[in-house]
Amino acid sequence: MSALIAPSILSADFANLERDLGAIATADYAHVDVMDNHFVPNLTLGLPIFERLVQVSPVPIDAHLMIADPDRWAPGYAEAGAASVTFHAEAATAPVRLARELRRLGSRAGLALRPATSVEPFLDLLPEFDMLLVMTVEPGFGGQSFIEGTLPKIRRIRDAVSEAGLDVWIQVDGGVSRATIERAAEAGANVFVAGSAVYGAENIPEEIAALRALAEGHAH
Ligand SMILES: O=C(CO)[C@@H](O)[C@H](O)COP(=O)(O)O
Repeated sequence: MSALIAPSILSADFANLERDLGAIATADYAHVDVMDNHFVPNLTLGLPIFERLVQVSPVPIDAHLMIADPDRWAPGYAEAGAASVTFHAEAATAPVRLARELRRLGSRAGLALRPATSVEPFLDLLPEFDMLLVMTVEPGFGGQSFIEGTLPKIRRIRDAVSEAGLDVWIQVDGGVSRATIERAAEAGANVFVAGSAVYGAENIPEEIAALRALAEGHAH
């Protein structure tokens, strides 16, 4: 499975989002963090801005909903044209029903886990999802350092996905950089979200290529 790079626009210039989406045209996805100041202590953007981002982005959009009540709000992001919509296991009331609804609307369905959330209760549900997102920092802010203690969870998911013969992607998000991406890839991740590493780089296309090459060296 090849490595996919999804720069997080949380580290972009919010006054120049169209320009900064253009800057990551060589990436596989643009990762858009939706935060509601309830599920996480930060507030970013909602559907009206998201709909415009889908229209102007040169790459498909991967929505990460860090919001309360995703059962109510997530389908709107699929309807807006997100290629992938990921909601949090800790916030959803009926994760399987929601995942099925997202797929019905034409989006990939992702399930996100905070660093302290065990994957065990969700392993039997893997066929319902296209992606599991392992948060490698506490959700809410960019620029934090990668939590090494999440690596066993990535390995556990990779083993379960392989044993079941499924094509479920494993995404990591938080503190992903040239210094950490190989460990995440070696553990089993194949989709890499990077905010500050990409938008803080002097040459963004070069940084995307470097991250991809490092991850590909450990591709599963
Ligand atoms: O979801 C989040 C933060 O909650 C991320 O997508 C951040 O945007 C990642 O930023 P870096 O750790 O890569 O700077």
